[in-house]
Amino acid sequence: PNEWGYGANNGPDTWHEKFPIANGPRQSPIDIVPSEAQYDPELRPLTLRYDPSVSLDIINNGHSVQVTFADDEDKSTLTRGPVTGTYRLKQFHFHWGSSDDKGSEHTVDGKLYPAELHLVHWNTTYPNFGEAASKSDGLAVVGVFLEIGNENPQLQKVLDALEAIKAKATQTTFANFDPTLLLPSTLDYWTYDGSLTTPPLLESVTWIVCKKSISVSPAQMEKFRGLLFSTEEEPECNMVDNYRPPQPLKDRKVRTSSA
Ligand SMILES: COc1ccc(CNS(=O)(=O)c2ccc(S(N)(=O)=O)s2)cc1
Ligand SMILES: [Zn+2]
Repeated sequence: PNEWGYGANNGPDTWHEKFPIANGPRQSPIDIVPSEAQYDPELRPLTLRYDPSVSLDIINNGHSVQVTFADDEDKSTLTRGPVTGTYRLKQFHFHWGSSDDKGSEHTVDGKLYPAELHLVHWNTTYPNFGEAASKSDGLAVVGVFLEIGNENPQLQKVLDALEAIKAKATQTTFANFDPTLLLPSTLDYWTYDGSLTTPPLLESVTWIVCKKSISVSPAQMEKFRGLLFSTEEEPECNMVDNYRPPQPLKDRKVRTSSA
């Protein structure tokens, strides 16, 4: 069947055919305009507490590279920030471009970054991730921009695993990884109500986009681009430009945690 993707025939402009919510009121990503973001003094600092012992494996799912976490206990959590209650880390993954001038999903005053990291959490008010994913306050995703600069040693641990998962539907174990070391030095953020940026595009995400970026070297970017959208049986198709462009803001406000 015509599985969604990022190509000419199955890319973001076609997703509305099977997922009409693609044209919904709270779609993601968006272009963030810092001068129009509203400082909200009631926004609390973002509290991320991650436990490396719950990292499980690293997967090429045909759309991105994803590191998954055991989420049957409150061991890796997101609290405070714009959310109430406790959200559990389920997975993190990346979006990137075929060249360093594009690749991020959110943009800032129209600027694209070469890549964007998403840490996906679900609200433990609900029994599990799948249930949470269909609730308006079910998910919280932390977005971190990657900017070309020095080699990032913590990121290198993820990149060193990519050789084993070059093709779609391959995975390998990935234990004792601490995503805290992938975070920027300060967690000032923009936040708004949005959606998953891939099908099923569910409008259940509180987006928390960090103002500070983390570094990635050009050679490290090339490692991401060595991954494949294709399976071991198919002709090779490099996994690049796996990002959805910004969507209409419609009736939404972006708030900021710092003036
Ligand atoms: C209920 O069935 C479901 C529910 C949810 C999914 C999507 N999977 S997912 O939540 O890991 C994400 C997809 C896109 C993400 S992004 N780029 O916005 O951070 S996160 C699949 C089936
Ligand atoms: Zn994502």
